[in-house]
Formats: sequence, C-alpha cells, structure tokens
Amino acid sequence: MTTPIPEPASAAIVAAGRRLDERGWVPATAGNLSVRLDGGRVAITRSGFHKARLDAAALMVVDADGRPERPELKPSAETLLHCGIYRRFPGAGAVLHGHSVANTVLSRAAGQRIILAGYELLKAFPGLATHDGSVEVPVFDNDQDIARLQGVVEARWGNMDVIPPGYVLRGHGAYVWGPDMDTALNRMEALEFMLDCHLQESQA
Ligand SMILES: CSCCC(=O)C(=O)COP(=O)(O)O
Ligand SMILES: [Zn+2]
Repeated sequence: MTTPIPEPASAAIVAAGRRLDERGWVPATAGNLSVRLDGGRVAITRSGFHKARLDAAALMVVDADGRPERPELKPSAETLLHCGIYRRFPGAGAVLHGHSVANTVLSRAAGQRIILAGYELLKAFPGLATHDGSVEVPVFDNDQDIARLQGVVEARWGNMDVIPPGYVLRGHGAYVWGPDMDTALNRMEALEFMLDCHLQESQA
C-alpha cells in the first residue's frame, strides 16, 4: 500500500535540504534527510538527488526496515542508518546527514571519537546545561556495506553510557537527529560549528 507523504513532512525535508546546501554541507548530491511518519514509516530522500533542489518527487516512503513502499523508487543508499537511528531512539523524529569540510577533515585524522569540550554551543545538545562539559562524538570507519556499518554503530552505542544525538563517518560525513526537524537542524549547526572550531584550532 502506498500513502502520500504528509505535506508538513515533505516541506520540512525540502526546506532542510536548502538550509544544508546554504551551509555548504551537501556538495554534489551528498547528504540525505528523513522524517519519521506514523506507523514506523519513514519519509526519506531518494538516492542521487541534489539536496538544494528537493521537491515532493525527490522523496519517498520506506518502512521501518528500509523497504520502499514503491519498489521502483531507490531510497537513499544510507537508508538503513536512518532506520537504525529511529529504531534505537524512539524520540527521534528527523535525521540529517551532511558532508562538511570540517567533519570530513577531522574524522580522517581522528581515532574512534572526537571530544568536544568547553564550547557554549554544547548546550544545543540534550543534557548539557553549561559549556563546562564535554561530548564524545563517535567516529566510525566508513563502509559501503551500510547494513554492516549499522551493526558497528549499534555495537558502539551498546557500550556508551551517554549517546550524543550524532556521529561521524570517517572521511564521509556526519549524522545528527532530533525530535523534530528544527531541533535536528539546530543540533547539526551546533555540531558543525564546534567541529569547525576544532579544525581551526588544530591548524593554528
Ligand atoms: C555523491 S555523495 C555519495 C553518497 C553519499 O554519501 C550520500 O550522502 C548521498 O547518497 P544518497 O544515496 O542518499 O543520495
Ligand atoms: Zn553520505
């Protein structure tokens, strides 16, 4: 059965794609965006579309396991990472993925984590009331086998006491989520701002 994507969900994805593009975080056709719908379904960008020029035709619906409602359409190649986030975090309502210079450069040099500490913008993440704290952003080796990569992500989450609403794929990009699209966008801007600071400090 296929059902249309509710207009608020498609509008949120289209607007978010433009915002990520304005920031320079979705070059070429990089990035993917999704919103959780009723019944475990997910509205997500189709593979290969430029995120600055999304419209309703560039979006589609998959089930909670990433299976397309319309099998003739190809969802984002990274759909299973979105589904993994929605499965693990019932409060997640929107997921964003972008390829910034900062997340790409820093993750290529990082180990298994990037520690962000002392930034006022840490307060954009849940559970941090002041700048006087730190967040461990997991870094995963990139993998073209997305199901296998999701397995690695889940195993790591299982070993973390505090899981921040984001992670980075080495040399590839960042994933961030939130209860709604506006919050996810704010968290992504906060993460990217702090990564950019981190990068500039490392070059000073
Ligand atoms: C040209 S970017 C390479 C694929 C990628 O990393 C990405 O984020 C976009 O893939 P999609 O299938 O979602 O278009
Ligand atoms: Zn990507």
